[in-house]
Formats: sequence, C-alpha cells, structure tokens
Amino acid sequence: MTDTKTEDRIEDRLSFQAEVTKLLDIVVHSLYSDRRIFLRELISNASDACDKLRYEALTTPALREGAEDFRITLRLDKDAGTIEIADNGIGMNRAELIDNLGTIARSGTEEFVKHLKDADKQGEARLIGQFGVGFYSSFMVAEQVQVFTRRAGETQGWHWESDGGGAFSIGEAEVTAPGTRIVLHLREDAKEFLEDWRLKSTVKTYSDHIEIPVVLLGKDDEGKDTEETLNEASALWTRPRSEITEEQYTEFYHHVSHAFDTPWHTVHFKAEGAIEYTGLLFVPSQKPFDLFQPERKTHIKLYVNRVFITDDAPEVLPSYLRFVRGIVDSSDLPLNVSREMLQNNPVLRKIQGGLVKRLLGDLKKRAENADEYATFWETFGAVLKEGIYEDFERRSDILELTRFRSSTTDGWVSLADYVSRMKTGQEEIYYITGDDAETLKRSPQLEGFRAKGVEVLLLTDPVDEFWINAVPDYQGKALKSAASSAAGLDAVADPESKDETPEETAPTDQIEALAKALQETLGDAVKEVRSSTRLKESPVCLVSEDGGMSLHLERMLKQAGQDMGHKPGRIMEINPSHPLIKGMAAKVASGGGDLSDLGMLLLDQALIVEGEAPADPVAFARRLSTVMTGAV
Ligand SMILES: Nc1ncnc2c1ncn2[C@@H]1O[C@H](COP(=O)(O)OP(=O)(O)OP(=O)(O)O)[C@@H](O)[C@H]1O
Repeated sequence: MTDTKTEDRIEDRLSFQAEVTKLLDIVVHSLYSDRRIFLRELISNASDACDKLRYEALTTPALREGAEDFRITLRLDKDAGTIEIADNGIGMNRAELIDNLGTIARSGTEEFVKHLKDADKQGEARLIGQFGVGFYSSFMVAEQVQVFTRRAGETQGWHWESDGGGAFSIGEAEVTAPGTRIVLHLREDAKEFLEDWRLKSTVKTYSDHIEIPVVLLGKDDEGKDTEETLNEASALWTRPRSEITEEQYTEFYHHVSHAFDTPWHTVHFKAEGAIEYTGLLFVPSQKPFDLFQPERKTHIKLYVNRVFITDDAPEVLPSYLRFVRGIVDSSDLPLNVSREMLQNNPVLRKIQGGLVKRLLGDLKKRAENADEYATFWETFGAVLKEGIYEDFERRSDILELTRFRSSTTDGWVSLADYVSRMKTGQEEIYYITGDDAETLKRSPQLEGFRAKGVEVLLLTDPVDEFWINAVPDYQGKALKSAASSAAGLDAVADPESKDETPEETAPTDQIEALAKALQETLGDAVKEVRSSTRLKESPVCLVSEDGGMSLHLERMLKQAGQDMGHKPGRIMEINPSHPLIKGMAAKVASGGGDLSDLGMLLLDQALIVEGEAPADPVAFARRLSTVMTGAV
C-alpha cells in the first residue's frame, strides 16, 4: 500500500484482487460487442442501492428521512468527456468500497475467472458474458472511473478511483448526502455516449423497467437546468401483460438475474384469493453458474408492495427450482417483515405452493412441444429431478416431467412413453445408472434386454442414484435396475421374429462347478458367481445385489472419498453359452489345470467394462501376458 496526496486528500493505493485484474483485462479488450450495457449495469446497481436503502429504512428509523424520492440521475459533460451516474441509495463506506469494487463478490464468477485462460480471451469471454461483470463493465468505455459515495447513516464520504489497471486508490471525500455518484472519463473511442440521443435510447432499451426514475440532467439554450425522465419508472410487474413487450420482459430478466441470455420461459401472473401476490418468473435458457454450488440457493426477489425485501429467502421457492429467476410481490406480508421472520412464514409457504404449482403446470404445457422441452430438460433436468425425492407432494408431477435417454430410441423419453411400449409379459420398468448413455447402451448387463427388445432407461445424472431409490413404482410398474441380480427377463416374451437357434450352453453341472471354482479363486472380491441368463455376447459381467447399492453409486461414493464401511455385494454372472466359459467349464469338469489366472482375468475384464481399474493392474498385466504368450 502506498499513500499519495491528491488535492488535500490522503489516498491509499490498493491492488485489485488478482481475478479482478484478469476480468478487467478481458473487459477492456472487447468483452462485449455491445458496449451500451455498461449503462444498464450501472443503472441496475443504482436501482439496487435504492432498494436496499428503502428496505433498511423500514427497520432503522434514523435512515427513514433519506429513504424517499429515490432517483437515478445522469449528467453528460461534453467538454470534460464524462458521464455521471448518481443515485441516492444506500451508498458505501470504505470497507464496502474495497470489498465491492476491489474483489469479485460472487464466488461462481470468481471461480470462473480463475480458470479463464489468457490465450482464449475471445472464446471464454463470451461465456463470462452470461454472468455479467456489473460495475467493472464501466471500463469498457472509460479510461478512468471515479466513485464518490457515502453510506446512509454515516457522515464520512469516500472517493474511489481507478484506470482499470491492477490498482485503485481510495480516500476520504466530502459527499453531501448518502448515495453514490460514478464519474466515467470516456475513452476516445467511446465519446459517442456523450450524445443525448445515444444515452436516451440506451436507457429506454435497457432500463425502461426500472421502477426508480432515471433522469437526465442538462441545460437548455439559456443555460437553465433541465430534467428529463427517460424511463417509464413503474415496476414492470405492476403493468398489464398486454402492455409489456417481449424485449421489456427480457431486459427485466437481465436486470433481476444479472444474466444475459434470453429466457426460455416467462410467466407473469397475479394470484387472487386468500393471499394475493404477483409473480414474474423466468426460466433461463442457459445454466446459471452457481447451479451446482452446495448451498443450492434460490434467487427470487421478494417484494412487499413493491418494496424490495430480499433475494435470499429460501422459502420463496424450493431448491429444486433454483434455476428460476424473477420477482414475487405480495401485499399480504407485513412491510416491516425481517428476513428472519420469513422463515416458516405461513403466508410465504402458501405463496411458494402457488408458485411451484404454476411453474410445474407451465412446464407440463411446454413439454407438449418435445423439441423445445428437450432444450429445457438438457439444461435443468438434473436439478428438477432433485424434487422427486425432496418434494413428496409433487413427486408424481415431477416424474411426469422427467425425461430419460433410452436403450432403444434416440432422443428423450418419458415414463409414460416407456410404459406405453412395454413388452408382453413385462411387468417392470428397467433402468441402468452410469456416467454416459452411449457406454451404458453397450453394457453387457443389457445384452439380454437387447435380445428381447426390452427398453432400458439410461440414467446418467448423479442425482438419479438418489431419487430412483425413493420411487418404488410408476403407474403400478416397479422401477427395477437392469444391472441388479433380480432383473428377471424370463417373463418377457421373445421377439416373434426370433428364428436363430439358441446358443448351445455348457451342461448345468459343469457351470455350477466352474462357478464354485471361480468363487474360490476370487475370494471375497465377489459375493457370488453364478450362471447368467442375460449375457448373450460377453463371457462375464458384474451385477449388484437386488436392493443393494448399484455399481455406479459405489463408484461415485468411492470417487468422492466416502468409505462404504463394508465390501459391496457384487455378483459375477458368467455366460454358459460363451466359448470361453464353456471351455473353462469343461476344463474344471475334467479336473485339469489351474484356472486362477483366467478367473482373475475374467473379473478384471468385467471391472474394465464397468469403467473401473483392475484391482491389481500389475498382476493383471502379468496374467494377460501369460495368456497371450500361450496364444502365439
Ligand atoms: N451505486 C451503488 N450503490 C451502492 N452500492 C453499489 C453501487 N454499485 C455497486 N455497488 C456495490 O458493489 C457491488 C458490486 O457491484 P457489481 O455491479 O460489480 O456486482 P453485482 O451488482 O453484485 O452483480 P453483477 O456483477 O451481476 O452486476 C454490489 O453488489 C453493491 O454492493
């Protein structure tokens, strides 16, 4: 830290957090093709600052005086080449300035920036566009940015300044009233923003929905002060739907969500009845970056009579709908409701019920268009599925909305689709879990299913392992893992066209003897070795015990470093019609030879097919070499 003295002010010079420097570098070097968005970001921040003061004033009477007549003012100075954006909102003190304008507050963005490769600024920069860079977007147009601010309730004002390089300076300043004034010293190539018309049209395009007036201050020909309000200045959600354009909804979505995509779905409605509220909700078309963060936070802004209360009330929506953005405004909550009071609040719980019903109902309607719904499902399906085990009441609704990859068709299928084409004699809905649909489709456990043309749902999201066990059946048909020992296919009729003669199998007693010998060789690596009815081409596969943990879940837990505390009950199935197994069975029957190497190789082969490493890779390689040597 170095101290410099500017105009009687002692200024501290501080470095930006490394990620901010990186981000600024991208911002300055062509982050967006449309640079106008800096204005949207700054107006959005100013409006948030007013919302915050209005809320704090509800519980802190000392702040009440300044918490009215909110407005955001813009001033152009062509001679100085500056644009000023000022608000009379909450303001910032020194610590907040350093924190807010020196670091990246949002952990997801920070993580993302950390991983940005300098080499690919253009490509990755486009991605960060989804997150929004907020205040830092000023540096797209400004070579120097100054902030003058005073926190409501405090008397000391502060000055912050930076040229967007690695550092900023901060010092005391005289600021007459609470709020924030940002002065952008425009770059030569951004002077176009000094034109009134350019500024006005930008505000109209991007900030019309802001509830607080955005006022352009100026002078008329005689040098008298003028004021012109540039936006509609009424909360968008209070306007009739018919008067709101698609573009206005999208801009509002950008404002509330800090995202840049076009919403996949917009729902704007007024609930009337015992509890009244308005909802304006959006389903994004792109994944918000924090979707899989452990907090699983929802992001709905809660208003009471148009006063912003919080965007952090977990009760507004359940976690499995955390991808939804937007606002809810109710007059049935007390205006002085504190964030704490919102917990277990019965009114809010009812509102949540209404919102969930509405959203799931809308998804159901949108699901009628399979292609459109597929884009939603691919983006948010994994999150929505959490509701299957978290929201018992809505389980069946969510199950109806769930889509699956399938072993017999491309594209997405629903459970209803599956049931409608179940085979004669088939009583169960079969699924298999794993990391990747293509590999699952080819897995040996499914050979028998393939041979009988029985469809198997391919579950590849980690969450599938959890909900699937919570759902015993769908329309009375049990959900059964195709990779479990109990997946009996015997009842399912063979395909009519099946005319090839069945493969000759080894005699049952020989197979039993082989299974016993293998069991001895493999020890407790497997719980049981037994003859298979499912295998058609492969000699061997592993299956889990009926009702036991799936092999995939076992792997997931192992990768997550979780000790399962016991040896899993894996069962090795051998194919009695495979030449290798027949040969081994004959050898056991004739009492000849040591089969331990072959036995271990069989197990390792089954493990490899599962995507696992052989238990002892060195021993595996040695055994394989021995066998290969015998073959040359
Ligand atoms: N005009 C303002 N008045 C008061 N605080 C502000 C103002 N502008 C910015 N801030 C503070 O600085 C923080 C960082 O702003 P910034 O725009 O970078 O991010 P953000 O608004 O939180 O999110 P996003 O990056 O999506 O815009 C804000 O969260 C807010 O606390």
